[in-house]
Amino acid sequence: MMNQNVVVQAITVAAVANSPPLFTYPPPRASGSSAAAAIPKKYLSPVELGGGWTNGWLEAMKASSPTHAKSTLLSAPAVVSEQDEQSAWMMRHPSALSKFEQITSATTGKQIVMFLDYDGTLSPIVDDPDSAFMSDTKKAVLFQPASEFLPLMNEIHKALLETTRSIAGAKVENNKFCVSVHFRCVDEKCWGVLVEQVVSLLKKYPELRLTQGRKVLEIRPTIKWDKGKALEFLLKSLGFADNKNVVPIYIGDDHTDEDAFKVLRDRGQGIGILVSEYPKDTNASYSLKEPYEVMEFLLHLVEWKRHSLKALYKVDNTALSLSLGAPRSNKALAGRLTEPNHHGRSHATHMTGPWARVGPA
Ligand SMILES: O=P(O)(O)OC[C@H]1O[C@H](O[C@H]2O[C@H](CO)[C@@H](O)[C@H](O)[C@H]2O)[C@H](O)[C@@H](O)[C@@H]1O
Repeated sequence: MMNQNVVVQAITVAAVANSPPLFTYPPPRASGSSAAAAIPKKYLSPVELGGGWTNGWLEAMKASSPTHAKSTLLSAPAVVSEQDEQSAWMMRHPSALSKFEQITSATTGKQIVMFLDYDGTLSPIVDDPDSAFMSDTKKAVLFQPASEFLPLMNEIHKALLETTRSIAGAKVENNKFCVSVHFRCVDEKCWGVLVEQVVSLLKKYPELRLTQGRKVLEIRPTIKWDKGKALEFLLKSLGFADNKNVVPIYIGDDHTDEDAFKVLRDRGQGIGILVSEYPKDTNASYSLKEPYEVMEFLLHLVEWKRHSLKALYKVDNTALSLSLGAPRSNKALAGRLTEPNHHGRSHATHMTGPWARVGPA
């Protein structure tokens, strides 16, 4: 999808009562489990393969196509073992939906900041990247770390269009700071030729590097920039870094999202949720199977926040009526809530975002 190479940041702001318990990260896992240990190699996320060996790339392309692995004929014991792997993985990365209460209890009284990947997270994966749309509700923050690379990115985009022209189904997409070569619609027999073309073209561009996503080869500048750094940048510039009352939740599906999950894990701040139907080595703590579940999770979260604020608002309204001797109009209260401070007294809190509209009907 064009313009997808952004960090989508939907911020829901809510200040809720009470001093919350300190959020511990990561959440409890099955004892003695090491994320990487039990994951079979074929499921491991492809890491950045700097060397550029065509064979290595081809293997990585195959290994990172779980549907490919799934479609092979499996004998009965193999099926059982895959199920075991799936359940073991789910123990380590439980569904964010089934552990919803665990997540909300960790965020009670804190401000939640949502960071959402786009393709495969908010929008289901489709064959044609240009058809991956989402409703207008999304708000995007586009960070442009290195505009001096733009001419080079345009050049490589043109060169790749030309080079891969002969491969049926190959699609080259210019995402400004990343040019993507899609092989989702390319016959698997041609993957080797495709990767060879890309790798040999890249030899002329030492300033660029090759990485891999979901049935896509990605060409990026060699700058030290990734989604983890983008997340840190946003947390810092929004004043949320080192704020114990802010819980960033990052949801993503691809291996590029792992940098962001790792940042949250290393900081001990926030929650990483991986969107995947298959076991994958991940730094995320929770999982969701597909974009539909992401939407469900987000809706639950909105509903939960709405309820907590509504309850708080009602308490506040009653207290005000008692102290003022007369009901205060909804209008006067709009946008304000009171919350008990650490001394048990109340103080006003300005509400911003959708929560400001919450109040009695
Ligand atoms: O790292 P991301 O920001 O998650 O971007 C990875 C790629 O996402 C998009 O491709 C993916 O979604 C497409 C539409 O559903 C799908 O056809 C493709 O197979 C997926 O890889 C985007 O189009 C690419 O440019 C990104 O590199």
